[in-house]
Amino acid sequence: MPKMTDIQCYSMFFIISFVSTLVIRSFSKKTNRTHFHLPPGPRPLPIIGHLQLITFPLDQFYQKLSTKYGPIIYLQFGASKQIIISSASLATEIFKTQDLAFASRPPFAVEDRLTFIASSFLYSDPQALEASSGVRRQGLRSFLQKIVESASLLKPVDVGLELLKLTNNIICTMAMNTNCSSNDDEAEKCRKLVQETFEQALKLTIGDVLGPFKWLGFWIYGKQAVNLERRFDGMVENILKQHEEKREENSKTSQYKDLIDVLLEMHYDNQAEFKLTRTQIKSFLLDIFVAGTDTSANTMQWTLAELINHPKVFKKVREEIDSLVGNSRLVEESDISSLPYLQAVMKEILRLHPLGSLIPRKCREHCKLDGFDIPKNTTILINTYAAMRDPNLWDDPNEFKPERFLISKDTEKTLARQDQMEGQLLDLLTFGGGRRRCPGMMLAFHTMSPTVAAMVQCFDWTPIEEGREVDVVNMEVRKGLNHVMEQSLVCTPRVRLNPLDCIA
Ligand code: HEM
Repeated sequence: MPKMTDIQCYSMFFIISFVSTLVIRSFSKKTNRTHFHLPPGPRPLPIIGHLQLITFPLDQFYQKLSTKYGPIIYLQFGASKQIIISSASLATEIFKTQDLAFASRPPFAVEDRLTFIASSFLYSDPQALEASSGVRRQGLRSFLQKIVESASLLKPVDVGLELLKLTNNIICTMAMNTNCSSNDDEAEKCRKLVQETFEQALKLTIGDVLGPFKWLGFWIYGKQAVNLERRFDGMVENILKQHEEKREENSKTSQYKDLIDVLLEMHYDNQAEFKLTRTQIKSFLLDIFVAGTDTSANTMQWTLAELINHPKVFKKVREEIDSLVGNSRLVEESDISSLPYLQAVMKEILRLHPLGSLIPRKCREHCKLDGFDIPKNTTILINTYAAMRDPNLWDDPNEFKPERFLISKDTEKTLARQDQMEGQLLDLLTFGGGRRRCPGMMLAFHTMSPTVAAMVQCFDWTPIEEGREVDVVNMEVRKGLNHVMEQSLVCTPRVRLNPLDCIA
């Protein structure tokens, strides 16, 4: 049978959605709207709801709707119903005041058929972060080496790709202590497998528009997803076995423990309050790879792009590093807390370019939000892209102005923001909030800040477009679900301070 294209599949979904909703409607007497005081939204068409309105990037589509209908809107795509939140105050209400009620995630369309893809749990381990600084230093060294090589040949380098390899190597080594950092192919194989598995699982979510017929989504895409999951299972199972063989040996020495060692300890500990199953270990690893690699790499890519387009900011970051570090050594993780302007740049990037800008949650029980009813099990999408460009909260919300994060006690407004910034960085919704807030936030900062600092300290960058040197980076956003650059950032680097000469 010839393979169906995505367009054919979407069309088929659409037709099935149309027919199935007709059937469901004919059996049901009343819709939710008659029972509940739901948030406002555009007038839905019969059956398909708002499907015909969708444009990409999705976060910008929702942002436009929110300027017309307000910070909380109700949308319906076939049988799938969503509430979109676009203001920081409502997001904060979800993350803080009603954290427990909104702590679940919407399930994948066919979660019962995919074991690891469907489950996940919270993780946080600050000590492991400290213990793993050597892994990050080693990863950064390989990255800088690659840039120096390109610079010496005056060869353009795909910065986006190199950053992705860097974060992938760091996560691989921290999680599994495999030879990923010395063997790029192994890390790349792992990254591709995880990426394919996740993309396939995302396609399955389209089935949500079919309501009770969502299993049809599995019928079209599920086989490939199951195959990918099996391959991931095989790869991780091998790594688990290698770790189990070494467990005895390692327990007698004080060797560095990677994440799998720690998870296996929890798996084998009979006294443990919470006993981890093998499947939970695997799904956790999948979470870490999916959530931890592209996010940090893409954020760093946005950072370099904004810095190239704002030479004055670039110069200021460099001057700050030079005055603290001088030119005889490479900037280090431990310097970051003494570089306030660099920190302000990182926060401004996270405000303007939040990766995963639509945070999915589900409410466990019937709730009220801003006076509206939120029926139990409704999918909520928190649009951090819109919330962090809210003109009521930020001056010149679309401008790259790191100074806004430099805390001065001059004005009342700044002081109010200072209060908010302390603790959980509440202004920055980029990492979500409450009990499901990103557990990798600190790791992300520890990876991104020294890398960006080293890129500024050691190199000048000229962007390349269609093979030619240009002055400005094209900041177009890819028309998809995530806030990533349309094109990978390619630059010619020129060495200003050779990092290899000053790494101890
Ligand atoms: C710039 C980098 C990153 C950004 C912008 C980011 C953003 C996010 C966001 C928005 C969420 C959802 C939070 C919520 O629902 O409230 C999340 C969840 C998560 N992140 Fe990150 N993240 C980043 C880096 C990382 C890293 C480095 C790791 C780990 C290696 C990681 C692991 C996770 C995991 C496991 C979850 C799921 C938590 C759960 O469902 O309970 N993230 N991240």
